Amino acid sequence: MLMEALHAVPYSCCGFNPLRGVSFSASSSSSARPLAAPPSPLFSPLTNSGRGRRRRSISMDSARASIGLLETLQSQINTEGVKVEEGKGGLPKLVLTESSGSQAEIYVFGACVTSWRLSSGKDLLFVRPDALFNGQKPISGGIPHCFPQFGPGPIQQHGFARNLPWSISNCENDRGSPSVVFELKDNKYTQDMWNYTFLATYKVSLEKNKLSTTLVVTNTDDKLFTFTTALHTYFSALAAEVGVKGLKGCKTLDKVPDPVNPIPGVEEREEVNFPGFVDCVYLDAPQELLLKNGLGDAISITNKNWSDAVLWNPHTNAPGNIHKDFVCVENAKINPVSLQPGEKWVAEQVLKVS
Ligand SMILES: O=P(O)(O)OC[C@H]1O[C@@H](O)[C@H](O)[C@@H](O)[C@@H]1O
Repeated sequence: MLMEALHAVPYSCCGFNPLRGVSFSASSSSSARPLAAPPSPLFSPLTNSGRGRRRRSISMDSARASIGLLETLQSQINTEGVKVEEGKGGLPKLVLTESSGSQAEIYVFGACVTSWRLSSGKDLLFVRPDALFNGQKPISGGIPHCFPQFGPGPIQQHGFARNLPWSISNCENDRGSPSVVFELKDNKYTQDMWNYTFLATYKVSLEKNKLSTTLVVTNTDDKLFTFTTALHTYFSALAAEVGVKGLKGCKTLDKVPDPVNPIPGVEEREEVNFPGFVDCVYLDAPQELLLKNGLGDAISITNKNWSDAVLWNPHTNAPGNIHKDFVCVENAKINPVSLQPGEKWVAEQVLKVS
């Protein structure tokens, strides 16, 4: 019954075709639906929540969702501290609330965390005011994925993972701390660009003063593939007052003069700041960075297996004065990861305030 209800959601009225990045109106004829993004079933095979409850993976073929679908998703998820809501542009988002009252919001489109609010109500992440929520362009803000290419490179800038709806494969609540697992698999759209089969899972967990993410990429193909990736985290900040500690001594690739031919160097500053346009890769960065956001917060950014970091602020290359209100501090994997068939790559990021 439930499955029928979900399948009844008309694909063509969702206005989204992740394959082509074009809108479809309700009147689009079915022959005009090269859609396809991979009509993956709305429910994929059962997965186990790890607490003895069996759940099904919930796939959002469409970027937008009707109220009915949101209600159905909510009843399927049925986990304390995980709420399904209609986000901007009608895109579905999950709102995680942990027991001390802090919250995180994650759009299914791009599995993009767009908000991490402490129990005080202060949001430590930033979404650009000019960000589009139309299910066609990546969401510019929060924590977008760059996968399978950081870029620049042969496929679209920062890859396709931020530009597709992910599925929801599990939700849990561990003693007041909610988490959700998203997954993304190859489809015709991704294969046309990057001809491999893969599975990416992305777990987002919220605890008091702490937001953790774990990305797992599995090679499900029968041939080796390589990829580069990053979590392009936008932090709310007073950019002129920001300091990032921990990068002294790292090899740098300064992309400001020319992103395709970055200039190699070594970071000599104890605390890196953002005096103007900044676009710099730090190779073999340490497992912990400290971001002082200029707004009174010291955010520890720790990681396992994200070997590199990127600092970015567009300065006056962005419209208006928005560059003053954020900085990007990104965990990244700039030198390609190689995976043989069946192999996995796992990387964790933890953002924490004291
Ligand atoms: O505008 P986008 O596609 O989100 O990318 C923004 C920037 O992201 C940074 O990570 C890159 O180093 C920059 O070169 C790039 O311009």
